[in-house]
Amino acid sequence: MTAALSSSTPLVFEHVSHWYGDVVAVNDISAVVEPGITGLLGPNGAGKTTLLQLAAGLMRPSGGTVRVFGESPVKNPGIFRHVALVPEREALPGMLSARAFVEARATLLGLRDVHGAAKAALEMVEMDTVADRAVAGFSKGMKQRTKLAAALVQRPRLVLLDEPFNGLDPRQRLQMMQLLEARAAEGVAVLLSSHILEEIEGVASRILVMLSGRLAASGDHRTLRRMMTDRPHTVRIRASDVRTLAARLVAQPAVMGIDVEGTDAMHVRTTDYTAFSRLLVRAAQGDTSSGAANAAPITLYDVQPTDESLEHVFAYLVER
Ligand SMILES: Nc1ncnc2c1ncn2[C@@H]1O[C@H](COP(=O)(O)OP(=O)(O)OP(=O)(O)O)[C@@H](O)[C@H]1O
Repeated sequence: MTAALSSSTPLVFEHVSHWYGDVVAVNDISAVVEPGITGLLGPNGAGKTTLLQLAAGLMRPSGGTVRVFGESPVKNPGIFRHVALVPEREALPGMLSARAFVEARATLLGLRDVHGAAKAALEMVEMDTVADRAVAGFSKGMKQRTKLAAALVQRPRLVLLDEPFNGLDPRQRLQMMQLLEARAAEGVAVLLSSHILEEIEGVASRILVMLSGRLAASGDHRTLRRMMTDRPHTVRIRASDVRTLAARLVAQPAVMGIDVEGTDAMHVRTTDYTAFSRLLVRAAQGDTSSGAANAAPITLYDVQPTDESLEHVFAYLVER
């Protein structure tokens, strides 16, 4: 029988710090992880692995508190059974089959129906048809899914994954994303780390950005972007008369630079995207206060920011 949990919130960090000797790996992090998929984004050495290990209860934080369903996860079997960590580097014993590996974990966890639980977990990760083959012959994606099956065998409500997409090809990546989305749709909280931004952008509804042990930013992709409206943006514009449009825009304070590309496109760098958007419309309409020498209207075909990926948001945060 499962004892009632103290809280329905999967994971809360309150002023959590952790250091190894002189190295501060995690520095005063406060964050809440809700059901669904949360991305933990940061470059190598940012402290992601340490934070995941703290969430899994593998060690006690040097400062602050970690709460998993309202309780400390350290040496807490009542919580331990609800949390699974899939480490980045975990050697799978090559001679074992995927089924034997997942069953071994089910046995270690003391599950009553070891075979049934392993079968269900292998089905969840779509490894049931190859489950009796030796792990040694598996692709990286199959190994990752076997590790995930071992983590899911206890039906955890919080799954922590350290760089689960590392080394996967695009097809395997997509498959892994779909598996995690399916678990999230069942109400499981998934916290996954990555240093590759597109992976997180595609799958996580919320992102925690870690830099040098600190939480640099959090929110969804759009919120993160909005927080940084003052950073330089590049916008590609296609219009009926780009040369005239460029002439109308070039002297404006919000415009840092213009590169005309062929006859119908140009790239504009701006420090203030909101002001620029208003200015662009006025300039296209021929409003002379926007610097237009002639007032002929120009048709805008397409206005696309070229640097809206998380890669740029992240680069901005790192360089700040
Ligand atoms: N066991 C340890 N002993 C000493 N220092 C450590 C230990 N584990 C991590 N560190 C240091 O703590 C900092 C954070 O490391 P951590 O592994 O948590 O970061 P990460 O974001 O997961 O990076 P990576 O993706 O490279 O593992 C780094 O400076 C690292 O060198």
